[in-house]
Amino acid sequence: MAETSSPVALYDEAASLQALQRYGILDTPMEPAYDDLAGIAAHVCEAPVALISLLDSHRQWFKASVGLPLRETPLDQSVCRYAVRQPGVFIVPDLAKDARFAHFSIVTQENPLRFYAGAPLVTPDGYALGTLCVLDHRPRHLSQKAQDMLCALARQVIRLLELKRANDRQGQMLVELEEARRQMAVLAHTDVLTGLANRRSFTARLLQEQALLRRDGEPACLLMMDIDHFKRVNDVHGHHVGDQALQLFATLCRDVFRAADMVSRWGGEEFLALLPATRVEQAQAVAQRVHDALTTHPVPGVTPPLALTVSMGLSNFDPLRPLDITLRALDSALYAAKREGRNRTVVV
Ligand SMILES: Nc1nc2c(ncn2[C@@H]2O[C@H](COP(=O)(O)OP(=O)(O)OP(=O)(O)O)[C@@H](O)[C@H]2O)c(=O)[nH]1
Repeated sequence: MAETSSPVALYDEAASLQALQRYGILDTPMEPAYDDLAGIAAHVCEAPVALISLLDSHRQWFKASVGLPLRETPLDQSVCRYAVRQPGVFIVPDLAKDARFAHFSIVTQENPLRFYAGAPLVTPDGYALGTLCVLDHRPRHLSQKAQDMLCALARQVIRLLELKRANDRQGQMLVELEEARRQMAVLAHTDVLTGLANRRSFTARLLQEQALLRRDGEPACLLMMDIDHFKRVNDVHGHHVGDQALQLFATLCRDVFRAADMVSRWGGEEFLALLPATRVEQAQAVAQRVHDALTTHPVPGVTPPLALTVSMGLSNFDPLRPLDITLRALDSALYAAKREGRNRTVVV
């Protein structure tokens, strides 16, 4: 048995296992980069077998295996387990003559392995994860030069593992970044209180819809809705109840409108809905359903029960008319509804 210089390895079963798990390498497929290093180790050490062996909790698992058709063996059959417990290359000139290993199946099998040399795989923070080892069918030794090369190759294995970890981290960061970007896009398009589309995103949608309508000529309607005496709700019951009332209104809209319709929070207590493929008479029926839903769904947690009412302006969506003119007409219809006593819909 002999040693050469190599990084000082710390083998602490639990900590080393934890360090190994951080690389996420166990049970990954064979990869040419690791196979190459094992192949070079076999060549440099003139050995028929070379392994990149990682010490798991109950087994040694081979990331690369040259000349041995195995991916893992039980831990109690592992020579590498001894190799990681000491600094430098661990060499067993004849496994059959070493009481610790003579009974191992690699030694007792047909065409047994007799020689072992393993360089520990030491992480930058000093944990030994396993070994890069070579084995031979005959008892022998390993030159100092070859031992140095084995250590150098072991360091390259660690570099590959570090690279993998950096790539994995980068991949994870990209996933997180994409998720944050998606959430920001949603937030940019959504009214936080009600979860409805905000005015900005809805304006874009209206312009889009206008272009579509110009092409296919389908009827569509716009419905401007404004909760009546909402200032009073705030003043009498507090801002918190006012917010709840807005949320209730949004929830009822989600129930009343069809999935193809789109409702937005246009301003404070003002909501604008687009009803594609809908004629004015059909939209009037939808508006009535909103009025009805409000009478049967008072604002939660308020006594005596507080039922909201809403005034609405309704018009067909003429794609040939500039959007601001359409919106102004809707506004006028809405204020006509207010003037006429609220809780009603006025059609332009
Ligand atoms: N709680 C709450 N109140 C809001 C919000 N946005 C706007 N408001 C309030 O909505 C009220 C709107 O009041 P007005 O524009 O006077 O209209 P109104 O009281 O609904 O009266 P009419 O529209 O004429 O029926 C104001 O008191 C705003 O402060 C909000 O996000 N939360």
